[in-house]
Amino acid sequence: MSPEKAQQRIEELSAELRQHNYNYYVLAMPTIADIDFDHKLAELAGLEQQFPEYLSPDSPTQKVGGEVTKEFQNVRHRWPMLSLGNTYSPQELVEFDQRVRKSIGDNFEYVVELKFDGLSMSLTYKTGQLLRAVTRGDGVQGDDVTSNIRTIHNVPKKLKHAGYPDEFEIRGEVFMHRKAFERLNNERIENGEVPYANPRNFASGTVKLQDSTEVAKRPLDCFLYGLYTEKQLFKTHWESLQAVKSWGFHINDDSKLCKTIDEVLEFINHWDTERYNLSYDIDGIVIKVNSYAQQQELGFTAKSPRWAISYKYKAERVETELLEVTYQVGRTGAVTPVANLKPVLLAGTTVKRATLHNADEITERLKLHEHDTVYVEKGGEIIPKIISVNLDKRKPDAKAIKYLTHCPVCDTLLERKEGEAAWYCPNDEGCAPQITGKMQHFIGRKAMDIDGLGDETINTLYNRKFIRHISDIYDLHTHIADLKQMDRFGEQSINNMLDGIEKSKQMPFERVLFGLGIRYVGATVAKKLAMHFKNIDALMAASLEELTATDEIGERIAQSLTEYFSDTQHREQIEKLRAAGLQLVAEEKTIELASDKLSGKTFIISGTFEMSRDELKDIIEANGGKILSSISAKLNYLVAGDNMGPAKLEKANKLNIPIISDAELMAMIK
Ligand SMILES: NC(=O)c1ccc[n+]([C@@H]2O[C@H](COP(=O)([O-])OP(=O)(O)OC[C@H]3O[C@@H](n4cnc5c(N)ncnc54)[C@H](O)[C@@H]3O)[C@@H](O)[C@H]2O)c1
Ligand SMILES: [Zn+2]
Repeated sequence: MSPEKAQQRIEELSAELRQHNYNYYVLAMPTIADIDFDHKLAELAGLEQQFPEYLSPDSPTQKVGGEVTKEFQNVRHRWPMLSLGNTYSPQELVEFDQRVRKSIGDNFEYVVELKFDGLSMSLTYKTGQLLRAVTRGDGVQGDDVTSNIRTIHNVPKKLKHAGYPDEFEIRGEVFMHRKAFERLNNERIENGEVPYANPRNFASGTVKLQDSTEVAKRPLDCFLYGLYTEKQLFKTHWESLQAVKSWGFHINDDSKLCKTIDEVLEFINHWDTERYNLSYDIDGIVIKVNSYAQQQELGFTAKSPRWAISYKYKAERVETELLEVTYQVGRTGAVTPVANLKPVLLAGTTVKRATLHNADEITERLKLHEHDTVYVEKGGEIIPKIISVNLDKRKPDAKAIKYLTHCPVCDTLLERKEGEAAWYCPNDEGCAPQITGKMQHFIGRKAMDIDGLGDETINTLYNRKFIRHISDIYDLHTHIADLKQMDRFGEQSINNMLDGIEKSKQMPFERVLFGLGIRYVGATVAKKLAMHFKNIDALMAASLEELTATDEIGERIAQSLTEYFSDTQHREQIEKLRAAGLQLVAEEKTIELASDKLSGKTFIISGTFEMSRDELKDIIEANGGKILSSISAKLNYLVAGDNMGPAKLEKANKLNIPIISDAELMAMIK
C-alpha cells in the first residue's frame, strides 16, 4: 500500500471507529457487531505499525473508546481505567503466553475469569462506606453515577466485616440478567419505546439515566473483579479476590487459577458452551497474570495492561437467504418490519425470522436487496439479528427493498415523527390490529385486568363486530342473546366475562388511564399523572406547560397527551367510559398526618426520594406548609433527595437555607 493510500485509510478507519465508539458507549445503541469493530480496529493498528508517521496520539488504537457526559459530574480516576487487549484466536493466546514468558520467566500463574458483558464501574469506599461510583468514561475521567449505583442490591453501601483498608477503590462490571432484560424490553415495546438490542446496552443506558428512581426499577447486578489500594495489601490478584469476598463484595465464583496456557485454553473451551447456561451474558474470558509484582514488571501500553488479555467468543453466525420482509402493526400503530428467512440451524434452534427494528435498518444500515444472502447472529439475545449482507452472493439485477409507504393492513399513508425511528399508521380508529391491540392492552393484567376476557375473545368479538372501541366492552351485556349464538361461548363463560367487566368499573383511575394506551404513558407515568391531576378533566384541560411542569413528565409524554386528548373520537370514548361508571377520579388519599405544624413555612422539594415528589408535596400542604417555585431568600427549607442538581444546592448554600432530608421533614410533623 502506498503511503498516501495508507494515510487515507487510517483517517477513514479512525473516523468510522470513533463514530462506533460514540454509538456504543454514549448512546448504548451500536450499529455494527463487536467482531467487525474489532477487525477494523486491528486493521487500523496494523496500518499504524507499518506507517508510524501517521499514528496520531488520539487514534482509537491509543485511547479508551468512551467519554464523559455533561449530564453528570466528571471525576478524575485515581488510577486510569484502561481497556483490555483482545483476541478471537487461541493461537494468539499462545503468542501472548510466549511474550509473558519472555518477559518474566516461567514461574507464574494466571487467574482466568469470565468476561461479563456490561459496563465497568469504579467504586470508592471510605471507612467501609460507599463514597462514589464512577463510570470508565474516557479512562482518565468518568461520570459520577453514585446515586444510580446505590440502587443495585449487590453493591454494598456499608461493609460488614472489618479488615478492609480505610480507603480503597474496587472495580467491577455492572450488568443486567437476561430475564430482567426480556421483561423490561417487552415493557418498552408495549409503551412504544425503542427496545434495546441486548442486556449490555440496556444496562449501559440505565446507568446513564438522570432519575435514580427509574434506575431502581430496572434490576442491575454487579460483579467486582479488581482491588486498588494506595499501599499494597496482597501479593496476588487471587488473594485480593478472596479478601474482598470476605468484606462482603459480590465476586464471581467461576474464576480459576491456571498454571499453564493449556489449562487456560481448557477453561475457554468449557465456557464456550457452558456460557449459555448462565443467567447473564459473557462475551469472553479474561486472563490475568496473578502476581502483582509480575504485573508491575510487565507494565502497560497506552490503552491496556500487558499482563492481561481477553479471549472473546465469536457469536454464532450462519448464512441464509432472505425470503421476504413482512410487517406487523402494533397497538400504537408502530409498523415493525420482520425478516422471513430460509430456515437455518443456529445455536441449537431453527431460525426462521429475524428482527429488523425499523426502516433505517433495511434501507440505511443493511441496504437489503430482494433475496439477499444474509449473516444471522444470535448472541445472548433470544431474537436473532441480521448482522450483514454477503454482497458476493447478491444477484446483479436484485432490487433494493423499499420500506412501506402505506399501512400493510388499512393502506393509510404512514407517518414518521422527527427524531423517531419508527413509522406509524395514524389511522388508530380504523386499523384492525391497532383497535384490537388497544382493547387487548386495556383488558390486560396491568390495566383493567378483566377476568373472563382474553386476547382471542377480543379478536373474535371484533371480527363479529360486537366491539370496535374500548367503551363497547361495557355494552356487551346488551348482546347476551347474540353472544350465546357464538361457537364455544357457553353461558358460564359469558357470565364470567360480564362479571369481570362489571368488576373492572372499580379499577382505580390510574389503571384506566394506563389502559387507554396513550403513547409513552406506561403504568408509572399513569400513576404520576393520576396523582398530580386527580381526575381526567383536569388532565384533559392541562396545557403543555402544565404537563411538563409535572414531576417526571417530559416534553415527549406531554406532547403525546395533548395530541391524544385533542382528538374528538378519544374524547367521545372517555365520555362513554364515564357514562359506564369507570373511575375517572383518583381516590383521595387521606393523609393522616394532617396538622398545622408547618403553617407559615415554605419548602422546595428537589431530587428523588423513595416516595414521589407529589406525595411529599401533598404531605407538606396537608400540614399547612407552602411550596415555592424557586429558591429565594423567602425560602425556609430545601428538602433534598438523591441526584439534586448542583446549581440548586449552590444557591441554597449561598442564601444559607437549611437543607433537610425527607426523614427530617417527616420528623417535623411527628
Ligand atoms: N459494536 C460497536 O460498535 C463497538 C464499539 C466500541 C466497542 N465495542 C466493543 O467493545 C470492545 C472494547 O471495549 P473495552 O475497551 O471496554 O474493552 P473490552 O470490553 O474488550 O475489555 C475491557 C473491559 O472488560 C470488562 N470486563 C468484564 N469482565 C472483566 C473481568 N473479569 N476482568 C476485567 N475486566 C472485565 C471491563 O469492563 C473492562 O473495561 C471492543 O473490542 C468491541 O468488541 C463495540
Ligand atoms: Zn393501518
